[in-house]
Formats: sequence, structure tokens, C-alpha cells
Amino acid sequence: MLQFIKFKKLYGGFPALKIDGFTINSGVYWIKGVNGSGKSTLLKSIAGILSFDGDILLDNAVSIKKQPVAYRKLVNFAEAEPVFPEFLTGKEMIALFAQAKNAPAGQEQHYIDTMQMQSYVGQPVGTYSSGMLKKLSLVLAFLGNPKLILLDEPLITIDTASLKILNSWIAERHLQQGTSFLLSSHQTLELDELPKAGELLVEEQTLKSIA
Ligand SMILES: Nc1ncnc2c1ncn2[C@@H]1O[C@H](COP(=O)(O)OP(=O)(O)OP(=O)(O)O)[C@@H](O)[C@H]1O
Repeated sequence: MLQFIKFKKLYGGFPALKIDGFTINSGVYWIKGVNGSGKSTLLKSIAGILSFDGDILLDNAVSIKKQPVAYRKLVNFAEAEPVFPEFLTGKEMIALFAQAKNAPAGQEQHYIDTMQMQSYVGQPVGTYSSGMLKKLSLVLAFLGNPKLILLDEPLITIDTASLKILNSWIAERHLQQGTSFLLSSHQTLELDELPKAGELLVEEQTLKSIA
């Protein structure tokens, strides 16, 4: 599903991550690693937010470097600590993302309803608590028909009930549409609730599969 070709990310001269020929098959994965190991660097690079040396291919065909627009339509990302323009409402953010990602009309309603965001989604984002912001970022990550959804620390700031709802979204999208997921988390994920979740480890500046 995702292929790294001579991938290397340096911050200034500091080598943060080096992945020389590694393929992640389609599925749901939990990315593990200690603080500073490179989990966010990995996810932001795959999302196309950070520049890096080498290339990343989706489904052996779509290159982040050679087909950046097509690639970005197929890969959605929710940041660990999302920041949005404070004057826009949640609804306006959703409309922007839905248009950019060619989302089917009304797709967002299921997510707004199940996450119980109806009462505040019309309010400016500047009035949101951190948990409300996090939920909005999760809804945005599910818009369109991405092949891959990247969720950086999806569990921080959301309550237990919301976590169960997120797990159900992941299971639903993976089982119904074959969407793959890469999730990073410091907390233990309830892997039993996720379909066939695998584990990847970021260690010693590279990415490894955990059997
Ligand atoms: N903008 C930056 N400039 C310089 N170095 C950076 C930058 N961002 C990250 N790093 C370095 O890259 C390495 C990986 O950082 P990254 O944030 O990807 O780790 P992480 O595994 O997500 O950490 P955490 O679990 O603490 O969130 C660290 O050594 C960090 O100091």
C-alpha cells in the first residue's frame, strides 16, 4: 500500500528518520516509539507536510513527489495538536475540506452526529475546547475517499466514549472501503476493537514491522 524509496528526513543536519526500501501493506497499524523517535516526522512526511529526500509511493503507482495533487487526495491526515483559523466555524472547515477532498454530498453528517458535535459545529473554532478541536480534526480526516488515513495521537484530549466512536469509524471505513490507517499513540490502543491492527516500531531512526 505504501512504499518508501530511499526515504531520508533531516532537520538541518540532524538525521531524524531514514527508511531505505520498506513497504507497508494495506491494513490498520499502530505506530509505536518512544518520545522523539520520529512518529510525527513519519506521519507528516507521509501526509506531504514535510519535505524529505527520496520518495513515497501509494499503491505502487502514485508518487508524493511526481503526482502530489493526486497523492494528497488519497491521503488524509489529522495532526496531534490541530490548529485551525479561529474565525471559521466547524461547518465552514468541513465544507472547505469536503470540497478539496471531493467528498460525497452529506458525508460529514454521519461523523458529526455520531460524535455528537451538532450543538457546536456551527460555532467559530476559536470557541472550541481542545477535545472539540480534536473531534473536528478527526471528522476532517475522514472526508472524501482516501486510501490512507493518518491519525497522529488520535487519543489525546478525547474522552473514552469518543474513543469508542472513533474505533467504530476506523472499523467501518476499513471493512467497507478497504481504507488503511496509520495511528500513533503513547497510550495503549484497544487493538481488539480495531480490525486486524498491526504494529510498526519507529526505532533507531528507522521503521520496523513488529510480528
Ligand atoms: N522542527 C524540528 N526541527 C529540528 N528537529 C526536530 C524538529 N521536529 C522534530 N525534530 C527532531 O526529530 C526527532 C523526531 O521528532 P518527532 O516529533 O517526529 O518524534 P515523535 O516520536 O513524534 O515524538 P513524541 O512522542 O514526543 O511526540 C526528535 O529528535 C526531534 O528533536
